Amino acid sequence: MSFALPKGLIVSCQARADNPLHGPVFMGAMALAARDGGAKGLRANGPTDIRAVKSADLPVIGIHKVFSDEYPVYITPDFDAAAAIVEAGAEIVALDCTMRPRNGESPEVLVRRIREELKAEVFADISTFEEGVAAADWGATYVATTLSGYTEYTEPKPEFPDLELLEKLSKRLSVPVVAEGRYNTPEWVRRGFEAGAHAVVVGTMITNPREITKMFVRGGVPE
Ligand SMILES: CC(=O)N[C@H](C=O)[C@@H](O)[C@H](O)[C@H](O)COP(=O)(O)O
Repeated sequence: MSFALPKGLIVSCQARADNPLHGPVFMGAMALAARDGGAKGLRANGPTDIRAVKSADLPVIGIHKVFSDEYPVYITPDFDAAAAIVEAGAEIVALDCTMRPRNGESPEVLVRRIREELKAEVFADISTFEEGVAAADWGATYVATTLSGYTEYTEPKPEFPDLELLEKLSKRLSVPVVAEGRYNTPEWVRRGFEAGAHAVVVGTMITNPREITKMFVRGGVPE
């Protein structure tokens, strides 16, 4: 079976509104830099940034973050959010496939509708083994560990990636499993592939200079 997302390193090019690098000009440039550095795919948020990163001519995992006061789910929470990013050029739609409450259709229905109606691949962002198994059963094209450490029922703010979850899912599932979340060094990326990852997504440590600077200040500058 062929997949839109190649094996290899995927670079997430995201900058929220409070980040000095927010906006399509900067995210488009990040995408070109990532491509020139050897990335095999990109992850980007929202139609405007997705259009901009498409200039790198790599497969794009699109997300559409929509925050609400009432519900914890914010990564592509509904069908309209998914449709907008496919329209912008994303071949792959990532969405929150956790069991958490949301306003509207269940992730099971969304996975089916995105595949059938939008003809796009589905990238399931999950936080536990059970959620990964369920997402694969619903027909997700890929299952990714993105939300481990970010749901109320997983370890809060862990320092390192969840390799154990990655390995368990890779052994159990027949769909490709993607490593994402805190793969902050080349060594962790290598360990991710050894644990069975089809691809590893790196965001902060490649495309967020503010966080990288903080890390150097915290870890290297005397008080
Ligand atoms: C939990 C959540 O909302 N994760 C987001 C998903 O798109 C991004 O903020 C992360 O940067 C991305 O997953 C890559 O991870 P890292 O930046 O750790 O390499």
